[in-house]
Amino acid sequence: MHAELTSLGWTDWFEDKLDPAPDTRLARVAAVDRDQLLLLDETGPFRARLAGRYLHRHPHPDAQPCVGDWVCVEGGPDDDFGIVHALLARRTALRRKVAGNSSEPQMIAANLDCAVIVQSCHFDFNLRRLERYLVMVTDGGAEPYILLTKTDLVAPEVLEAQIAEIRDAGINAPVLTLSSVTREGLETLELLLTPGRTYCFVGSSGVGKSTLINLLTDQARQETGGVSGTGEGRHTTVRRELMRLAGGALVIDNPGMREFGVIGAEDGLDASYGEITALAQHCRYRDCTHTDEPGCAILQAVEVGAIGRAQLDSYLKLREESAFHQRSHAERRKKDRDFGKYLKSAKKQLRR
Ligand SMILES: Nc1nc2c(ncn2[C@@H]2O[C@H](COP(=O)(O)OP(=O)(O)OP(=O)(O)O)[C@@H](O)[C@H]2O)c(=O)[nH]1
Ligand SMILES: [Zn+2]
Repeated sequence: MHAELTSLGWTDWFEDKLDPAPDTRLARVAAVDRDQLLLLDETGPFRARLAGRYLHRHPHPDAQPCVGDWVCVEGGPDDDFGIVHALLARRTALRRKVAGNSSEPQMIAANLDCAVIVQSCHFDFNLRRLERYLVMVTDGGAEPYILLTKTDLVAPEVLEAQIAEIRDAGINAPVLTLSSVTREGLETLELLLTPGRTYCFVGSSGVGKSTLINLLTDQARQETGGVSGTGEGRHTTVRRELMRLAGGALVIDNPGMREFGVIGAEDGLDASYGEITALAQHCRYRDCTHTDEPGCAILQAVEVGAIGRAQLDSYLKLREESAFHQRSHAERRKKDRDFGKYLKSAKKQLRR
């Protein structure tokens, strides 16, 4: 048994899959940036690359290491770069389906024990979206927890009603509540985070994931701040995404996770903002964006106080987000290119 790795999440499950036991070192992937990997073992973080041979033999995207994976690596901390030549079996995975794209789901994280599905009890709460997350998480083999955030913004009855709604829907995953402002619920959450187990936080943009992760990892980031960077400045920085909290639990925080739930959120949008979408039918223009158009029924409702400004803002934010992510990659890239061209020509004009 690789006991020295248990604090990084190694368990009997992985040990049993080692057949035959490799004669190389084992390490866990803390971040991936194209062909560069940031690995962690009992000695700390170090950089590595995928063996050319590996890429050749395993062209499938699912076979590429992702954060949370265990890998066999040659060389290591003392060498400039370790060389990864094998990927160990995954116990669990978090995958995202790419909207409007029939290709395989994309890996977000591997070997997480538990995914905490985060929804804000203020405007964001939506049972259907929650159910979709639960399916994604349990499909990948991880244990789901539900976390309702921003409890400081709603009355206790509202929160109770939401929890009742979750229970009435037959969902029996544990439900936690939290306010990052008053810190109510933080201790309960921290007690739940077991040393050596790996956690991810997933949920729509704006529900408070970053705020929470900052609260949890402040110390972890400070401890490792120096090492996660470039070391000697010759290589590009790879931001570390797998962190060990002071209490010993491991947290994966990667950008993919932030976008994880957004895809397909459009239908959930109507359910949670029914009042707004119903009013939209009375706007003067069919394609009204509800931002500054004359004859906008929603802006009028805000003006008279029938709809809160904050509610409209969060609706617009969520809508923009889902529209953005539903656009195909190609479209997005073209937009970036066009913007690049625009910048170039704008700069030229400035120089004249
Ligand atoms: N009142 C209140 N506001 C909060 C709480 N947690 C976060 N916020 C605020 O909500 C906003 C969004 O929080 P973030 O932590 O950035 O949300 P996120 O889920 O990480 O969003 P993305 O980074 O876009 O994925 C910020 O303005 C936070 O200050 C909370 O418990 N109570
Ligand atoms: Zn409008």
